[in-house]
Amino acid sequence: MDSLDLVSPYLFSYKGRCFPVQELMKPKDLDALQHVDVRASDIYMITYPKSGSAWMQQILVKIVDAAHPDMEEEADNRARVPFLEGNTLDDFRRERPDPRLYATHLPPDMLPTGLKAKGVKVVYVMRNPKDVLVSLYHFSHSWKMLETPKSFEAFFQDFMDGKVYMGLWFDHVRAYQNEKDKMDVHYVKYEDMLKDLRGEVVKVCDFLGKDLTDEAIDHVVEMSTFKNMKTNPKANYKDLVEKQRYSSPTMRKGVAGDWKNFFTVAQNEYFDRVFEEKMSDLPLSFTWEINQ
Ligand SMILES: Nc1ncnc2c1ncn2[C@@H]1O[C@H](COP(=O)(O)OS(=O)(=O)O)[C@@H](OP(=O)(O)O)[C@H]1O
Repeated sequence: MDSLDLVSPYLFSYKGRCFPVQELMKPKDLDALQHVDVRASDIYMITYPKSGSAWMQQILVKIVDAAHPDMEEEADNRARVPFLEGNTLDDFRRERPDPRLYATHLPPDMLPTGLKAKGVKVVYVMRNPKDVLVSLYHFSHSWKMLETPKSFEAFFQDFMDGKVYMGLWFDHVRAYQNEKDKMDVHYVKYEDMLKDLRGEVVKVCDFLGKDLTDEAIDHVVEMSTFKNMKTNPKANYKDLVEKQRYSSPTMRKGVAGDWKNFFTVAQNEYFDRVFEEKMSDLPLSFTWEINQ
């Protein structure tokens, strides 16, 4: 194995971001990803972890199925929208019909260079970072590749210091905001999908140039609700629980505002201060809570 710059026994640092020591790619493979074959028809779904990746994977699969009924596949969403930093170097060698869908948590400077050169369409999903933190806290108990947090307090500080999977949330979101004019990117907010899933699906269809009937859009929406995804084995990653790679389902709560059950008043004030310092110059706002 390459010698890794360890941040902890579970994470190594590469180009300023943190990656799990086990299972995913090592620096040499991450570098190789920059040179994979990219097609103009590819569609990329990009997120910071726990921001709605599985949700958008499902939406994209269902949009593509509706727009290209001849190519509807039986595989699950992990195979239909593979994560670049998983084991996709092999995936680029296999035959796949266009449009190929890919997912990634990688920052812009680590993406395949062909994305920009070929004008590939990118859907970037963002979620309010307090709920991202809480979701990642739970995922860190679940995914065997991550260190089980010693306490919420310790995890909170690691998140604020970027000592978590994929590094600082603030850097990731900023980096993609800075790509606005350099990539063909459509931004989606998790909370907007909670408020009006159909409206956001329609915007994604428009961005991708997929002209779906109202009925087809209704079907995409129906198949992408939390309730339906939770019981859909192609969408819910439940096989990873069965294979004991996750100890609990990744479809956990699916709400906005769960952070209120975990943050202390002092943590919330500290978070707000850091958010203001790091993000206030960006034209970005988040919904912190939605009453269900
Ligand atoms: N359909 C739907 N509706 C609402 N919320 C949903 C949906 N699908 C997934 N989720 C929630 O998304 C969180 C997981 O994020 P990711 O899929 O990005 O995780 S990962 O980074 O790919 O591991 C995780 O959030 P938490 O429940 O807060 O942990 C999931 O429950």
